[in-house]
Amino acid sequence: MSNSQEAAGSTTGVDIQLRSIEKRYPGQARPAVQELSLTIPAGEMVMFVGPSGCGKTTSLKMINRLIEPTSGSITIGGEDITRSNPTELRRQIGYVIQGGGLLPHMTVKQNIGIVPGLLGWSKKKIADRTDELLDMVGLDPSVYRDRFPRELSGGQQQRVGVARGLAADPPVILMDEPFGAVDPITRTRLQDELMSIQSELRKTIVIVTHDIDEAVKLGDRILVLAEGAEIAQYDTPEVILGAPANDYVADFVGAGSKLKQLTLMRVSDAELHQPSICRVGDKVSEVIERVSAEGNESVMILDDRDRPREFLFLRTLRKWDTVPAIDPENAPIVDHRATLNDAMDQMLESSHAAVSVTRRGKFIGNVYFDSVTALLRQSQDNATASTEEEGQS
Ligand SMILES: Nc1ncnc2c1ncn2[C@@H]1O[C@H](COP(=O)(O)OP(=O)(O)OP(=O)(O)O)[C@@H](O)[C@H]1O
Repeated sequence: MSNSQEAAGSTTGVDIQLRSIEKRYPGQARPAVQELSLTIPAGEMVMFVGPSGCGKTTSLKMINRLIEPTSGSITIGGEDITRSNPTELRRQIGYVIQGGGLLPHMTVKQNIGIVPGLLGWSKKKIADRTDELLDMVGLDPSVYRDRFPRELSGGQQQRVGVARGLAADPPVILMDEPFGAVDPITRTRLQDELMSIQSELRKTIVIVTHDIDEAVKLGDRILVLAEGAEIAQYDTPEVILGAPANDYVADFVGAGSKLKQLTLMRVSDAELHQPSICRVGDKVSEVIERVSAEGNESVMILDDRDRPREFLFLRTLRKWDTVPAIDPENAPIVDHRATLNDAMDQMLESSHAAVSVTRRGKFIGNVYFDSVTALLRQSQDNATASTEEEGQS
């Protein structure tokens, strides 16, 4: 039995301790992460959830020092990682990101073999390990090992990303929105595979997710964060759902059940925002001047038939001289008759806080994440009010 094949179910992970971790980004008034202290027990899968910008990713990346903490200490398996060499540290920690993050010019086998190669494993050992991992994530090695990432679907790329994270058999694996970029069916499958892999390997796995359902499904524990990575609650899914520590947590986890209401409401019920617009082929310098004068930082690119292409930050647009005809394939776009659930799905899948709304293909405005949540709150308030009325009558 190789060292990567411990007896099924025995813990191969080690615990992670964060003590008074703080991260201040230059130029920010408040720290992104303030005084975060946390123990992640060996062999557990811990989910970081919380609203956008609350510091989930920053907290995660401090564990492998992709981001250096401003102060505080982190130990992994009892060792203070702030004293270790960051490059070596990262070889001992698996890291999986949204979309898989595969290197496009390398085959599947080469991608999976990167860290083992750096660790000096023999070619034979790397090849055996690659095949073992491809099997584990549900890809036939003989079919997929020599393919390039572009020859794989999004879900397959994500699977290879997970295999790569596991490659050198690290005790700790960090995942940042690992299944955020795949369709719901593939996501469910990947979650199921991860659960079955974990039941065998018992690594220490930390996952950042936007999806409370995913957190409840996968997590041994869920860390609910508020702004500044303040711990709102840290407990098992059962306790978080059954006994939320405060209104903040109740609101946050309740959003899952409230999502059902979203399938009853239409995009046309939400507030439509009119952003600044520009056309494919416009001169970028003129667009930036005009849009800045309008007080906006982003601009909607339309084609000559008023169809949306992409909603871009001006700072991104600066890369070009004339407004490019960006392929809208991955842009979040919905018809005005779509449900708010579709709109939310699109936003979450594309990691955009807005979705472009069209009528017969033409752009009619943007709906923002905040408008959708406002609508939800309103419908919940209405529901509460009507329940109270019923109680009084
Ligand atoms: N490199 C950076 N420079 C300055 N500020 C940053 C940087 N990275 C993140 N921030 C800020 O730190 C805060 C926390 O960001 P972080 O990415 O950790 O949040 P998050 O909870 O992962 O958000 P999301 O769910 O949107 O990914 C935010 O206010 C963000 O704007």
